[in-house]
Amino acid sequence: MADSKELGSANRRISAVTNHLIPVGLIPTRVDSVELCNASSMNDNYHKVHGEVPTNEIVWRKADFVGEGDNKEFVDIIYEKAVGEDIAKITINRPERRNAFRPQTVKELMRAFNDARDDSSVGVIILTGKGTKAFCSGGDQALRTPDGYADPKDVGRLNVLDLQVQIRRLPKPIIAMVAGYAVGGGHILHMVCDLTIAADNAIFGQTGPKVGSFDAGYGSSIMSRLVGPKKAREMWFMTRFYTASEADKMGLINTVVPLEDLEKETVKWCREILRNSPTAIRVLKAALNAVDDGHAGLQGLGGDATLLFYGTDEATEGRTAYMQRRPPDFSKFARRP
Ligand SMILES: CC(C)(COP(=O)(O)OP(=O)(O)OC[C@H]1O[C@@H](n2cnc3c(N)ncnc32)[C@H](O)[C@@H]1OP(=O)(O)O)[C@@H](O)C(=O)NCCC(=O)NCCSC(=O)c1cc(O)c2ccccc2c1O
Repeated sequence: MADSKELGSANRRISAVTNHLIPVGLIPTRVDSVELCNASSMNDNYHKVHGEVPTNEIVWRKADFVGEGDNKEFVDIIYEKAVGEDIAKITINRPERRNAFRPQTVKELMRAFNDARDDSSVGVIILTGKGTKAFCSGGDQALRTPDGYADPKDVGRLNVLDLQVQIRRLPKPIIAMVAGYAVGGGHILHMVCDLTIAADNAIFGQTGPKVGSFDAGYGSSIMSRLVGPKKAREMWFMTRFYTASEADKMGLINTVVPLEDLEKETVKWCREILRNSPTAIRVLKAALNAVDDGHAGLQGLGGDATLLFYGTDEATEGRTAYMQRRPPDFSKFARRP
């Protein structure tokens, strides 16, 4: 007869397989068990070797830039890096506007994300909003013009679309840490992030059709992937708002935690990811985006293959031979089956 340990591991396998086989959107709730998915409750050899994920308090400091740029000019965002840990945090800092983004906000976000990408000491990035009332309420409607969003005396553009692409292509996990409203273009920002951790006060939804706007790009296609085509139509056509728990059931987010635990839990997820191979994570992010992102997605994944190849003796032989003006000798390299 199977003992409880065997039954536990069988349950885990069934949960894992079932979650893989049932397409998201076809089931009302995900087949999972919080207890089984919680790494810290597992007692197998892997978890004995790796131990618990540390839960000590994180210490943030204003981020130093690794490349060009300077953090002190930021007005609309706060850019921080953790002391002694490979985590960066980017906070939209317009709480009086429910963290609505104006073009300046988007430009600052893009500079911070670029720095976090180039900084090899950063392995995971958190995107969040200042305060507990909103993650982000989308584009600042006061600055919307017929040409897109424009800061005073600037040209209009839909520059948040470039930010969405940057988040998708950045080869490190980006976690949306959501308290309060994530609506309109702010809802799309959390969807393009790799993971979303929500506080129990979080509210999700699209407002576009109410205010004369829509995102027919990632805002539609990624949503449909996440919640299924029917629910995506509901979200866009009805412009309803959803609680964190409803969003969790829809597969729109990864987990819900009490507001007071939001950062602690998000940091725990970061630390858990950081224990794993950065190259594996990098290639997996590119692979998980590849089909949806078409040629651009394949380019990202293909670039990762080239990057890995450059580190081999075989690639080095090609480059060295060229530099030494001699034919390359590839004879010693395996033609793997
Ligand atoms: C988010 C809310 C539901 C919060 O409601 P609440 O009652 O808590 O707060 P207030 O409504 O009183 O807001 C406080 C204060 O903030 C101002 N504010 C909030 N959101 C915005 C905003 N998006 N733009 C400008 N200002 C905002 C609000 O006016 C108040 O100011 P006071 O001076 O009166 O204090 C609620 O605020 C809300 O519904 N907000 C609007 C959400 C919205 O419709 N967002 C825009 C959607 S369209 C969009 O984001 C978008 C952007 C793009 O760049 C695109 C690019 C390409 C394609 C599509 C795009 C797109 O659709």
